[in-house]
Amino acid sequence: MTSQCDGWIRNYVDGSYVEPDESSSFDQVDPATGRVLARVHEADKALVDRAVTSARRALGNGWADTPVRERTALLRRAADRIEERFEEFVAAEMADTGKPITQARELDVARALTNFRTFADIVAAAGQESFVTDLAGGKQALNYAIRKPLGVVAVIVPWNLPLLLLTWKVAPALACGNSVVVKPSEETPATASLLAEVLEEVGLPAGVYNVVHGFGANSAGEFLTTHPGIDGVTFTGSSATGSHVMKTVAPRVRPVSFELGGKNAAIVFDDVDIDEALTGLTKSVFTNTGQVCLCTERVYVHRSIFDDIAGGLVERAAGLRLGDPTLDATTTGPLISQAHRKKVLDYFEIAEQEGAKVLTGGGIPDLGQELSGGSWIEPTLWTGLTNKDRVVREEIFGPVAALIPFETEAEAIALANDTEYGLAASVWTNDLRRGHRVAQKMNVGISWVNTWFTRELRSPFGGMGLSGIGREGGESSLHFYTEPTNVCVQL
Ligand SMILES: NC(=O)c1ccc[n+]([C@@H]2O[C@H](COP(=O)([O-])OP(=O)(O)OC[C@H]3O[C@@H](n4cnc5c(N)ncnc54)[C@H](O)[C@@H]3O)[C@@H](O)[C@H]2O)c1
Ligand SMILES: O=C/C=C/C=C(\O)C(=O)O
Repeated sequence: MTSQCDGWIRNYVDGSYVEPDESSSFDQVDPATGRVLARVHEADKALVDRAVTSARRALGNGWADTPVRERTALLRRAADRIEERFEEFVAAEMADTGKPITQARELDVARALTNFRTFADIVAAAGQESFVTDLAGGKQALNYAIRKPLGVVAVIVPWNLPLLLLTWKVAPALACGNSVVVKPSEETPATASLLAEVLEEVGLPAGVYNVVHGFGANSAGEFLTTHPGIDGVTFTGSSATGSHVMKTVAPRVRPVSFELGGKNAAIVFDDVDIDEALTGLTKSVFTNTGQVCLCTERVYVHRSIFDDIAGGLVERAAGLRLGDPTLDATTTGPLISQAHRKKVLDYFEIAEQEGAKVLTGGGIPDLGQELSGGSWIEPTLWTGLTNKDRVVREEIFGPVAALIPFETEAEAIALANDTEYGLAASVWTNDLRRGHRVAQKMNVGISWVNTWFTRELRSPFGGMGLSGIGREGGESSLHFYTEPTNVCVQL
């Protein structure tokens, strides 16, 4: 049995794919064409319970005590096997998201390999904290912390970078000796189930990795977060959902790691290399059709170069190639769904009501009959807006940004920080003293200077304010996916 056969995408529980139930299922839809590709078996409460129970049993059957070198070797084998099956993962990711083949290859699947290999290295090299404590009377005590797995971890991930974000969490969770129950987004079920094949092939014991498909409220997502058998939740998604999940686990005081929404700013100073800034800004606004939590939706530009940047971004937007995702020349895919496109189009209307001037885009492109059923949208740029406007305050999560001028550095910093979110920012300037100074003043989890989405996986990653709780990446992941016990010995 495989993750996807006879038209079904299956749940994976206790080391086996579950026979689907026609009465509890939903469609996998290709966002590029609107066509139904497969049926997805929706896990009910009983199946989620089976998944959590098998995850707990797997811990007790030895996985939690597996030597670090064996766990990290398994992660490396998983990366090697994903590499061998690379194009299968690319195809699965594209079927789920409609994203261009170049992005699926170079970002999504490539990062899955890097995630597994990086956390194998980090966990293999991790030491333990220890101290010799001086006591009265010349005595001493030895304090050392041993780190045990957190336990059964609920992993809930969104639809924008499905495999990247799934492996960003599963790799450290498994490396630290946990077992996981994964609930992928209902929009993007394929790669989480396909990953189960690989993990089984490389010898992961049954029950350590489980996948339950479904939705949030009154479905697999909520059945999982409310299950008394989970020891922690790592969640990536919208801030509203994160807030709800936090309430759900609060009665049992379970630890949460939240990577949530953003309304990220770029600040472009008057001394930039215009072409370099345009290349970086185009990437930060339109990558993955703007469906990256780190994407820029607010571009603050020094007034003296405002027209150059605005005009240059309009030209770059016109250069984006929307269309058949299987073509190497395609740069930009559809939004994830018709429902999400309606949400973005509703913001386009709100922007016009708020006085936006549309520099480019603002509608639905005509890409021909073959793609007419897809959830396509035009890359869009606005001016004429201020920080008071809804479309400058609320996350839209599409290929759109508001361009707003500023005069002084202090004004730019105040504008960029005027948000309830706090995920990412980018600062564009050739004055590196100013770059460091301004980047440090951004109230965000990650602040880039003259670049965007450059990632060091050993650094702490996450957001503040509405953008999240906690950090993952490097040692931050070890701290979330383990529970330390400090042992104090009188010497
Ligand atoms: N900070 C980050 O690293 C990051 C990364 C990607 C996406 N995001 C954010 O995610 C959002 C887009 O993704 P989305 O639409 O899938 O988000 P979402 O919050 O609607 O869903 C995220 C996941 O949570 C599940 N879910 C929904 N309601 C739930 C509930 N009540 N209980 C348990 N699970 C529930 C969904 O099924 C999905 O798997 C955007 O806001 C984006 O900014 C953040
Ligand atoms: O859409 C949000 C992207 C998140 C990216 C990461 O978590 C990462 O690069 O590790």
